[in-house]
Amino acid sequence: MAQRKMIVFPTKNELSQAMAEYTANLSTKFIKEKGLFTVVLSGGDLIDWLCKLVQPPYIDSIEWSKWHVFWVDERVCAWEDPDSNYKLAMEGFLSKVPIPDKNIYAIDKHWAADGNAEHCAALYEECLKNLVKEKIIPISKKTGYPEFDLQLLGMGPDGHMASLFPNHPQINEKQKWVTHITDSPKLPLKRITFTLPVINSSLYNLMAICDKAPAKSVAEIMKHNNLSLPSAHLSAQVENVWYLDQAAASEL
Ligand SMILES: O=C(O)[C@H](O)[C@@H](O)[C@H](O)[C@H](O)COP(=O)(O)O
Repeated sequence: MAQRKMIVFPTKNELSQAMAEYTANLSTKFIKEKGLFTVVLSGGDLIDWLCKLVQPPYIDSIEWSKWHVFWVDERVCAWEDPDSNYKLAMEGFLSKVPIPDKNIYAIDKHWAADGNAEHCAALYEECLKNLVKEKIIPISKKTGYPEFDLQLLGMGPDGHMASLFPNHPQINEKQKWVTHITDSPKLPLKRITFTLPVINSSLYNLMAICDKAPAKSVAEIMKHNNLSLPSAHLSAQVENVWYLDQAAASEL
């Protein structure tokens, strides 16, 4: 398991620039090595910070057709709903780059609109299992769980990552790859989420955190490794890197 690495950037703009460079370098590396790149997105402000990827030089240099895009968590609602992480990523990022539609793995449209969180989680897990069969996603030899190349994660002020919240049982799930929650402390209530073993099987995990609101939780994790905060459990097979802006690092 990779040690947590932390880099503090003077501004959000510099963080955003570094995140684009990190992502672009890994894209080049994995496409060269195996002909494709699997990227897992979260929701929240992260999508805004990905703006540099859709600008030169990355917009032209990245082999977008080789990308496969997933969500570490998703809100159980219609794709058109303002709460949808799919809609957020589509509008802010994915619609601006030529990733084939078939390589974008969103929550099931019908069941999400219907509000059935449990079924959506089961279907998303089934989708991942099919991609394992198709050799798009390997199973990690070390962990036995699906191994993504890069996950881009965010943390809430309460220390949650994906839809793994403090004092909720989803963080302990070890059988399933994708689980669900119907009483999320952050609205909307219904969500699906990768489980911790899947999150930690990723080769590279980049946690990006900006602003003052999560600063106390950042300090709890960095200074005290407070494991009651789900984000403190984040690891990775190769690199677990945390990008903070000055405000997020202000309690360190
Ligand atoms: O669906 C979600 O809410 C997100 O995927 C979530 O896990 C997010 O990454 C964090 O809550 C940080 O969100 P903010 O950037 O909005 O604080």
